Amino acid sequence: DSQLKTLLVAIFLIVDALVLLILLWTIYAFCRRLKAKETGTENPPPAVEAIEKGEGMRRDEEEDAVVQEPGKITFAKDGGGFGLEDLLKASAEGLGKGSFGSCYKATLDGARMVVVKRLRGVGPVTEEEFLKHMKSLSAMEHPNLMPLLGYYFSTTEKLVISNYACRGNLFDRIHGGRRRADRTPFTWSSRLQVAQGVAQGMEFLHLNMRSSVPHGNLKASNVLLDENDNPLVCDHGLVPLIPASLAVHRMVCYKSPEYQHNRSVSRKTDVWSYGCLLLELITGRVAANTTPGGVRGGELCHWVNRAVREEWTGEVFDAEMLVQKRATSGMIMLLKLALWCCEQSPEKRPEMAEVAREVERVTAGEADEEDD
Ligand SMILES: Nc1ncnc2c1ncn2[C@@H]1O[C@H](COP(=O)(O)OP(=O)(O)OP(=O)(O)O)[C@@H](O)[C@H]1O
Repeated sequence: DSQLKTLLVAIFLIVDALVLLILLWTIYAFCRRLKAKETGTENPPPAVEAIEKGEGMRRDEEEDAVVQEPGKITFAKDGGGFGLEDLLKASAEGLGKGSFGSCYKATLDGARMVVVKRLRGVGPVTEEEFLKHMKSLSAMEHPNLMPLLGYYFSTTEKLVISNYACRGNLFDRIHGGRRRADRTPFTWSSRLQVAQGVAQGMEFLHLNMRSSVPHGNLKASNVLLDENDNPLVCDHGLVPLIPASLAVHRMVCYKSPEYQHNRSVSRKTDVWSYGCLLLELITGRVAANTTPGGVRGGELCHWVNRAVREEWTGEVFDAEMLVQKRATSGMIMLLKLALWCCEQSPEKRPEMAEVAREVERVTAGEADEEDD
């Protein structure tokens, strides 16, 4: 009898403990979901599911069926003026190999230059899903976004075509040819112009895309410069096309503090990437989180925070821009904004629209200082 009693008590205690554990786990999971909803931090959905949900689409977009004429490039605007056979005949020059494919510069008829990106390792998306996604991306038009000229889908080839940006990318502009005598100095005013353009392009993406991470891979090599040094953000909206297993190793958003901490990314992760880009632009140092393959970089955010704490802020600015003038209040404001964007906790970071307003304030302040 007493043995049976002990056994029953033990079973009762174990069952109680289990019920308690399940209850606690449910409360914990519920709180996490609630917090994620509040802060907008949700795990990135897998590729196909994301496209089905209309991730990356314009908020006002109708979901029309999209079809590609067999063997033809689909152009964002009527015509395009060339076809696949013209691209095959054109003289081509390799521009580089990125995380998701290689880029070629093709010169059509010896004059017009376009860039063809051959996407590799795209997720298990169907032709319709790919075309639908590309159609929505090509509808995004802003002076600081690289416009999508056209795209092409076949079982073996997925192409994305854009205009050629003749001044290359921002990474090369900041770091390239540093020790060469013929390097054109990258002045403070040009850097501020870039900071402002990128902020405006990103604000537009955040306002117009439904995606939980509208860019996902913002870094200096994904900002191109046109003939007027006007920045053009490129490679936006690719998150839903890249399988998560590949994206987590290569895309900037998955290197953020929140992804390292609790495997979540959100719109605020783009803000963090923008902060890292600003730090790179202001300090002239390579950022560890956003370097192209084979280049080593430092933990800029940590380093700059230390400089501010220990009051040697003046030393963090790129000496190249200090040649023209001493550190201005605008430089300090931009540095503070960068650190705000890089806050560890996403909730403490500003929204992209707020960031764009802050950069505008810096620009306005600089103009006033020059007038004085
Ligand atoms: N439209 C363009 N005009 C001029 N250069 C371009 C254009 N598109 C891409 N490039 C350049 O081609 C090279 C390869 O680009 P790609 O996007 O494949 O790789 P990445 O930007 O280095 O890395 P990731 O794939 O992670 O974005 C880069 O140097 C990039 O700046």
